[in-house]
Amino acid sequence: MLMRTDQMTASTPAPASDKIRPAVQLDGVTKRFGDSVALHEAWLKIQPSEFMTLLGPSGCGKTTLLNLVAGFLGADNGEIFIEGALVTETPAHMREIGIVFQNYALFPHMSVAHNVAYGLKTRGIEKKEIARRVDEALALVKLTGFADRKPRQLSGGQQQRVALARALVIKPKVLLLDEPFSALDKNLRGSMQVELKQIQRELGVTTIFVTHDQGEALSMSDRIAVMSAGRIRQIAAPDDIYRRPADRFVASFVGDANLLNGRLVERRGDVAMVSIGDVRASVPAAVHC
Ligand SMILES: Nc1ncnc2c1ncn2[C@@H]1O[C@H](COP(=O)(O)OP(=O)(O)OP(=O)(O)O)[C@@H](O)[C@H]1O
Repeated sequence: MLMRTDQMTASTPAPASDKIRPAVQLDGVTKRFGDSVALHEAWLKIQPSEFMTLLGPSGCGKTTLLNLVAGFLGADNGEIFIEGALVTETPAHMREIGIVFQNYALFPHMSVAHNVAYGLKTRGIEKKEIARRVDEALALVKLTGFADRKPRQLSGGQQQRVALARALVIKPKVLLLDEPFSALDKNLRGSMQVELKQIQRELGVTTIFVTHDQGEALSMSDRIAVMSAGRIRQIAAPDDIYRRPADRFVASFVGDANLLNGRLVERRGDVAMVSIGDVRASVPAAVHC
């Protein structure tokens, strides 16, 4: 039995119905490295415009899942769909995905404008259109006026904005972010979280965000997939993850849990939790199923 002492009955509406075609869908996806299973039969549906966070401790398989969606890794079992199309065998460059990495991964010898333009050039888009879209993307991340600088002439936060502009400029079907703010100091991290969330809402771009920071996950996400040891343990809205953890792992990883071991006793409609071996010690309890 798992409970939080602050449990309440408030409930978050269920996610969009199955009738809407998911922006991203994983059907039983498994990835092994040698004998070890990095991702075990992941089932996940992400709705259009949804901000989905993969949350879990180091090594739980978050980046592996992200790389499978991106096409940088191939699945051993299962299928991956993007906007309803099967992409399990589709190479990364044909999946129309924007990616932001933890270390920005900008081209150091190129200007900000050229970094942002890169994905458009490789798609053969004409020069005038490229210039227009680069300006638009830089304005979106508040970097108008920085077009001619090199990455080394920018702060960490500014470099991460360039990486975001570069990912968004191609109008991706899905935006993937792998711990994008972990190299930034705490204050900057907070403001970048707010800004990313604003941009994501404004564009309505479906987003998969990887973090091991539960505060970041709870504040930014529409839904969170909590992972541990290669398995998705719970997929739910932040409030539900926090108040109704599906198992002991989720309860201990998210929020400040008080885990109580005991028996539930029901008498005339009242439920109490009774500690094992000492029936005199009990606390009132609420059961959420
Ligand atoms: N290329 C690889 N070869 C062998 N094992 C790998 C490889 N990539 C990942 N793994 C293993 O798969 C498991 C999941 O790794 P993954 O990088 O997905 O975790 P993560 O949750 O993203 O961790 P972190 O938060 O530290 O980035 C780990 O045990 C890791 O050691």
